[in-house]
Amino acid sequence: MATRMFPEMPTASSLLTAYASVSAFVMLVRTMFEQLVPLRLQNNAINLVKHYWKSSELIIDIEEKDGYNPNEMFNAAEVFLATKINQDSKRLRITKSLKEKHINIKLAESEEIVDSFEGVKVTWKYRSQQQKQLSANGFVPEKKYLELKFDNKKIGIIKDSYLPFIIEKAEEIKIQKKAAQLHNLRSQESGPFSYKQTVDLNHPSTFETLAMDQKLKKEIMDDLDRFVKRKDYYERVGKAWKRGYLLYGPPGTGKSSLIAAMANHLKFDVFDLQLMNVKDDSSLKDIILETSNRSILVIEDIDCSIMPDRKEPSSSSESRRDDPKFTLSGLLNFIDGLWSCCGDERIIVFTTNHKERLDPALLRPGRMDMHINMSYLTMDGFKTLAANYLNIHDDHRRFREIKQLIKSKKVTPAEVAEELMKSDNVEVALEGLVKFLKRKRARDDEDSE
Ligand SMILES: Nc1ncnc2c1ncn2[C@@H]1O[C@H](COP(=O)(O)OP(=O)(O)OP(=O)(O)O)[C@@H](O)[C@H]1O
Ligand SMILES: [Mg+2]
Repeated sequence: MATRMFPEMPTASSLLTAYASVSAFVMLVRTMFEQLVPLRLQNNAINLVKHYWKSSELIIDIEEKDGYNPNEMFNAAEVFLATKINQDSKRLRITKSLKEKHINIKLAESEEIVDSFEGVKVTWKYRSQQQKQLSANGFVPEKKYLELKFDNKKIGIIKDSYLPFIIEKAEEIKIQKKAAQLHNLRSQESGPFSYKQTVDLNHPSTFETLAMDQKLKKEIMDDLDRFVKRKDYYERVGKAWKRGYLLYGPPGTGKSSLIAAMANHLKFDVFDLQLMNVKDDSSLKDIILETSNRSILVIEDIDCSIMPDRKEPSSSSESRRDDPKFTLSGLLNFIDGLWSCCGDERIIVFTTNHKERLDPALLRPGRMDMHINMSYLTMDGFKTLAANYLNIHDDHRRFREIKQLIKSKKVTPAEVAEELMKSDNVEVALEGLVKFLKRKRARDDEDSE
């Protein structure tokens, strides 16, 4: 009956026979394995099978130092992990060097951070360990390292994607934090070497605080953003990766402020080339070679510091120290030559108060990529200044009157900014500005009579 109801069910005796033959086979394989494969290989093979059978954790130690050298992977991971710190963290460390403006938040020892990348869960832990040997100066050095733990089967993703991703991210974060620097470039009087003086570019000017035509402002920002993204394009067309801007306009309209805003926006260093102080071609070359990638080379007031192309250099007997020594095309060719061999992401900016005095060579298409007119203040620009200095973000009852006064007279952003700074009280400051603008109008009318 039972066999009829479950026709496939094996009988007890057939099961026993099958078991006997399977175990005989296993015994046979095992004996063969033990006899034919040397002991060391046997262990390896067993470990290999275990390894594939059961996944286990792999721990990578990323040490702070590689011998005496800093380990870039450690630094990058620290920077990256600072962005992963969250409210679950219980203990953190804070550091700040003399030069840094920001504080750095880091993991405290043994604190864990869990991250996940392409579906792989990883755990980070900061650790340190007292070294056994004393260093030369008698200190017991500490070995610091980050511990990265993950499923050992995912080593490929970690090594080929996650760690490179962290290096890239850290680079981006470092650029964000970096203060743009200002370098003054000139020849040194007493010696053959060029001279570079460096300070942090502490100029607060940004595109947000810059009073100028909104449309033009956006055009400039878009142009800069496009420029920095086009590495591949410049490589493909075989051109040096550089861009040139000519800023022109009367004093106090924000040419230097625009340069600072560009530097702050891109986090580029500024190299201020004081051409008047450069003796000759060879010191110019030394100086230009001091400039770094991701930088803005600035030559201010070129109508005064550059010779027109057609004029021959004056003979040494009649030349004065302050005479311009370089022609524009000479200078541009020179810089092009140096940058095409060893320059990336370079911007060059010329400024002038008198565009009409410039050599036509500079104005020819292709010489400078963008000509930017920094003009007298418009109402649009005034509103930016009112927001910056007085925190006025909407309309104000005095704006109509001010609009008329600004329109009828040429007034620079610098003049208006100075008036607005005179009081924190909105009414007092605007009253002062109106008085100033009226005085200016009366004076100008007198002058023109
Ligand atoms: N467009 C502007 N937006 C905001 N502030 C401005 C602007 N223009 C001038 N200022 C204010 O006036 C000061 C002087 O301006 P800035 O040095 O940028 O003018 P400039 O055009 O470079 O003048 P110069 O031709 O004399 O070099 C700035 O520090 C800033 O406070
Ligand atoms: Mg200036």
